[in-house]
Amino acid sequence: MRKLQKEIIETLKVKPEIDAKTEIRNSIDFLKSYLKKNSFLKSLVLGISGGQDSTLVGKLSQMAIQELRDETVDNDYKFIAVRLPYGTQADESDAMDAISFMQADKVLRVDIKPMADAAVKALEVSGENISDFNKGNIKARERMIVQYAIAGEEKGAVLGTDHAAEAITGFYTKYGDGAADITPIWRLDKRQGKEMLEVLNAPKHLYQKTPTADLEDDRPALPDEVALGVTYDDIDNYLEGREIANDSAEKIENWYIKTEHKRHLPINIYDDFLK
Ligand SMILES: NC(=O)c1ccc[n+]([C@@H]2O[C@H](COP(=O)([O-])OP(=O)(O)OC[C@H]3O[C@@H](n4cnc5c(N)ncnc54)[C@H](O)[C@@H]3O)[C@@H](O)[C@H]2O)c1
Ligand SMILES: Nc1ncnc2c1ncn2[C@@H]1O[C@H](COP(=O)(O)O)[C@@H](O)[C@H]1O
Ligand SMILES: O=P(O)(O)OP(=O)(O)O
Ligand SMILES: [Mg+2]
Repeated sequence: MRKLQKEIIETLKVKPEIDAKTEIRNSIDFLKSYLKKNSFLKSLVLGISGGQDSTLVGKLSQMAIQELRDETVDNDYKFIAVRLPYGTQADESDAMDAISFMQADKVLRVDIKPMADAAVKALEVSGENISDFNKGNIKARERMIVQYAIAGEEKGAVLGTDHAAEAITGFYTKYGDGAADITPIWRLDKRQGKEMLEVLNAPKHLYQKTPTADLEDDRPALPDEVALGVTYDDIDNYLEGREIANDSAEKIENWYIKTEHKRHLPINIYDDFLK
């Protein structure tokens, strides 16, 4: 195994194979014990895009909340699914399928288009022109603002869908979808998440779907694999300790090194990981 590959696997705590049922239980128990320990928290808040990761995290969260309600008889516990389209979303029906699969206790919808467009406009008025790519990151950060606003009103914690196959390449917007309070599927790769959804009897089209951040106006539904230049199969194989083609391994390692700053709290004078 490559030296950096071994280090990354240890850092991101990826297992070469999983028992899907055990990992489902681990994520649910983790959420329940965190909420029990932090008794002020009564809700879990998550943006539902219609993609694989938010379908999985949403289902696990709703199951954890249901078990907590049953065990504590505290009916204040709830899971809040948040639809956050930028105007009209092309795969809206997938998002609705995901919400009905998880049977979310509460569903809110906030259109982030007016706020994202207003931010871009105000910046332009100031003399700073915003690229379509950078506007994509503004959209992700507006989603973060909305979810934290809801959490603030609902004694909630914001869930993140970050997992090992995204963490390794830093494929998320810093303080956008990268900002969260609890990340229940951190440690898993993309195919392990799929295995869990299969065991949970999720609709196939939600976990067989091409992963996309869908952030750009000019390149709608751009597949992550196109943006990254490497496939999730290669990323998962690398994370599970397998040998992959040298050029793919190098691409993955370049992404990992370039995005190291995203996997840390804001850097201070005592940090030496980037020196
Ligand atoms: N269509 C799409 O799929 C799409 C569109 C937009 C963004 N994205 C993805 O979202 C992610 C976010 O993009 P991004 O990474 O360009 O933006 P980002 O905002 O997440 O990170 C860039 C910011 O991080 C900070 N930064 C950069 N290097 C640093 C360093 N060495 N030390 C400390 N801080 C540093 C700077 O503030 C910089 O503006 C990417 O993975 C991108 O591909 C995808
Ligand atoms: N359109 C969306 N509605 C609600 N929540 C969304 C939307 N797009 C993204 N999200 C949230 O962000 C994460 C990360 O998405 P990526 O596809 O990995 O970029 C997603 O899991 C949702 O929680
Ligand atoms: O985060 P999601 O739910 O949008 O899944 P994907 O990353 O597969 O698009
Ligand atoms: Mg997505």
